[in-house]
Amino acid sequence: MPSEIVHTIGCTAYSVFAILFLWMSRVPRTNSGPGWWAGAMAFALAARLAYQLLLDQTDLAEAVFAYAALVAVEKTLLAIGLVEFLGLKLRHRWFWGALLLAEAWVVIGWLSDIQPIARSVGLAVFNAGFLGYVAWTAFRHRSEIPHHLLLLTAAASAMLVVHWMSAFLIFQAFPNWRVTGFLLGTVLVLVQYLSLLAAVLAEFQRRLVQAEANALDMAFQDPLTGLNNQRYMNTLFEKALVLANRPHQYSAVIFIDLDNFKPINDLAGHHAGDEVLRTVANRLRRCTRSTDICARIGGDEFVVICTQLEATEQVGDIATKLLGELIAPIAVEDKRFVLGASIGISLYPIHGNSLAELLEHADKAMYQIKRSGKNGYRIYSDQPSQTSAGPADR
Ligand SMILES: Nc1nc2c(ncn2[C@@H]2O[C@H](COP(=O)(O)OP(=O)(O)OP(=O)(O)O)[C@@H](O)[C@H]2O)c(=O)[nH]1
Repeated sequence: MPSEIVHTIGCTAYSVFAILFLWMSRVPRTNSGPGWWAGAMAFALAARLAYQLLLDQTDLAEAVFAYAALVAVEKTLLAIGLVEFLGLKLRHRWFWGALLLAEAWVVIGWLSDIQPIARSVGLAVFNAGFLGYVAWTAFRHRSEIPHHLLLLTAAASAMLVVHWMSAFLIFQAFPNWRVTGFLLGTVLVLVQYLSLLAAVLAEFQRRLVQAEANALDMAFQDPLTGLNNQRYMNTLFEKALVLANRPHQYSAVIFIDLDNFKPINDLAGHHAGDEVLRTVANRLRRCTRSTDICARIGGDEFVVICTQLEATEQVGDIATKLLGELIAPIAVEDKRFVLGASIGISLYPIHGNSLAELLEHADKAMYQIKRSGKNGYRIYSDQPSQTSAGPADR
């Protein structure tokens, strides 16, 4: 393949990559890795162009000098970009120091009449060193980015190390290999940057999914207790309620309102009240199944939904267990608080088919307990004589 075609392909690809990296570096709250790589691509492009232009106008030595000086900067920016992208704690001054040495070597090689092979070896060692660092770092952090993208970066970088360390020897023996060498180098550089481009996109995607999950959590979670909230129940649970049960099974909607919670706030402060609410939430979680739903729907109001009950009588045992948990003293700092709970229960599908209906009935049953002296449970019934009640009525 003629060298013009190789260079045209290289220059076009590097321009596109530089623009893409630049665009990525402008995405809000992205890290500065892509910005460095945009710079690296710009220098790789400049190196190509300078080489091509000088080769046409002057001699090979000048073209090689310009190419070497610019490519050394590209490798430095590539390595710094990786450090920034992975958030590694490594000072940039080491990279700039190494670049300074390489540039000094290139200039000395240009001004003095040292052997071209010695010039090439110096530059190859520098470039191979930086590429080796990139390969090793990408390999070490390969699990941080999905789809093995950093493994691809590591592989391409390692092959570029071999390429740089062997190219000058091959050029000595076979001068015509220069175009093939350039083509090979270009392909490897493109694979290297393509994998980094894909890594940046994968990172964007990961952050997007994470942000979406956080937003969902925030929308459906009570921030104080970490339980689900009313919106969660309204949005998601109605369908789940129907799906959860097999024929002849029941679900129970258990509405819990704490008794005498307000005095805790009044006497010990809001933060003590908050701590009590958190403890109540933990106890509810502890004594329900992982498939049950626990939600805080108001100040001191909670709802527990138990699915797949085999018999309606089971719900009495559950309510008794919940009451036992809730009346146990709660210690906050050096104080102990004893609460009660008024619990109203409705059963799906006996007392309703929609969550709204079931909640309304459970709420009614809860108020009956409140009115009859608090601290107990009642299963809803539209016929007062058939209500079943727990401890408060004893
Ligand atoms: N600490 C704290 N208090 C809250 C929060 N949300 C609501 N409250 C308070 O909780 C109290 C609930 O009121 P009530 O249900 O009447 O209190 P109660 O003493 O349990 O009354 P009964 O149910 O009749 O026993 C109110 O004083 C609210 O200000 C919260 O997030 N943290």
